[in-house]
Amino acid sequence: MINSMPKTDIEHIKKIYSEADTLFNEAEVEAAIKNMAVAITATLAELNPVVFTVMNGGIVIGGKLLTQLNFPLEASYMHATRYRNGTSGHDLEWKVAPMIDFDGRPVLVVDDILDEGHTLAEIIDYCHKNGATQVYSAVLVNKLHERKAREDLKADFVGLEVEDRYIFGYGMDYHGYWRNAPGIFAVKGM
Ligand SMILES: O=P(O)(O)OC[C@H]1O[C@H](OP(=O)(O)OP(=O)(O)O)[C@H](O)[C@@H]1O
Ligand code: HPA
Repeated sequence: MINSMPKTDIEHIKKIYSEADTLFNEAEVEAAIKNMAVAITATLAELNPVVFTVMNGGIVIGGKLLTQLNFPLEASYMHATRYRNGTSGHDLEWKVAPMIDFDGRPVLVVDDILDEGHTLAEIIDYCHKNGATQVYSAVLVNKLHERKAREDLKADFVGLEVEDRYIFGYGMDYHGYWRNAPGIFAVKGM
C-alpha cells in the first residue's frame, strides 16, 4: 500500500482538519507567496536559472510561485522524501532525480517546508556536486526550533515562519492528506 493511512480512517482525517488551529489563512499565505516572488525576481531575473520544485510537498508553492516569476527560467521537479507520508523523518529517499541538466547554471530549489532541514541540505549538496553555479532555496514555511541539520542552514527565500508544531496545508500533508487545505494549519496536540 502506498499510503500509510487505511481508507477506513477517513473520519480521523476529517477530524484532524476540523480540530486544527489555523496559523495562517489563505489570504495571508497568498500575500507571503507574492512577497517571495518579488524577492526571487529581484535576485534571479537575469540569471537564467533552473527552478526545481521538490515533490510532493512543493506541488502547491511551486505552481503558485512559477506564474509570478515573470522572467526566463526552466521549470522542472525532483522527488525526494524523508517522512513518507508519516509525521517523523527518516533517511532521504530519492524517487526522481532532476531531469534537466543544470551544469554551469544557477538553480532554485522550491519546497513547502524547511523543518529539520535534512532534505534541503542534501538537495543543495546534490546540486552543487552536479555542477550548479549557485544554489538558491525557497520555502513557503520555515519551522522555528533548534534542531536544524546544520547550524547555518537557512533558505534564501522564506514565506512564513511557524512555531514548532506539526502543520499541514498548501502542499504539506498529514499522513498523505490535506496537502490541498487552503491555509496553514497545526494539528491539535502536535
Ligand atoms: O526539513 P526536513 O525535516 O527534512 O523536512 C522537510 C521535508 O519534508 C517534507 O517532505 P516529505 O519527506 O514529507 O515528503 P513529501 O514531500 O512527499 O511530503 C517536505 O516536503 C520537505 O521536503
Ligand atoms: O510539520 C510538517 N508538516 C508536514 N510535512 C512536514 N515535513 C516536515 N515537517 C512537516
